[in-house]
Amino acid sequence: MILMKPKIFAIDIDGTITDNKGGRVDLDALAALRYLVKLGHKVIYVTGRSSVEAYVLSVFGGTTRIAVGENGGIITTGPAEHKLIGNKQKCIDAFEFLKTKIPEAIEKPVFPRLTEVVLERNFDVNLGKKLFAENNLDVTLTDSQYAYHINSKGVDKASGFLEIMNMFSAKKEDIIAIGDSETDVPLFKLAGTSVALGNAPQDVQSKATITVQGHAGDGMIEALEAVQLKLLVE
Ligand SMILES: O=C(O)COP(=O)(O)O
Repeated sequence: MILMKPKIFAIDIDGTITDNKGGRVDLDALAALRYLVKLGHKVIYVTGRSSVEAYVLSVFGGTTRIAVGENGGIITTGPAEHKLIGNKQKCIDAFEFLKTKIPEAIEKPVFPRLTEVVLERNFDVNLGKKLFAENNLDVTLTDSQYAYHINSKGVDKASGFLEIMNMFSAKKEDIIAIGDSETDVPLFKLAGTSVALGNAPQDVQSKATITVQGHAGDGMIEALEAVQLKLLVE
């Protein structure tokens, strides 16, 4: 008999189920994710967005009501249940320093953040990374392809998602991660199967176990087609 083995899908939002420009959710991709939940899998958003946006998307979209937001800095499991992992003050201090070196660095208008600082993608991210490293600031700077994020060191999508894995006593082989940017690479490392979409930069694609051609939305559906055999147990 062929059975489905329950998996936990760790799904990035921007550039994976939405296009990075307009931010509209691809309805076919959302329907596919909802169907996975109906089959008994967990589908959890792991995103650079606020965890409230991701949680609300899970409620209205019909996926698992758990969100890892702020690039792993916060876990939301209910309207009034938030676990903070990152240290926002360190990120603010690092941003103040960055502005003295790169005056064009500005905050992106986003929903309120409790653990990080989010910036517009209007300067050389590698220069920013170098400045943080040279000055031993206790933060990281990453590019989600949608925004730059300053997170306190040790906070990334993997540290946030590990909390979820512990919650469900899940193992590496239970996890399927799908994403498109350098912020998803730590998540790829936790997952037995990882899929990078066609719009992911080359170095991100090289870190995934599977790459697909399609971009956001279409790529997400292609990713699910590519992993479907992994859902079966004889
Ligand atoms: O940077 C963001 O806010 C969105 O990021 P995501 O691609 O991780 O969903």
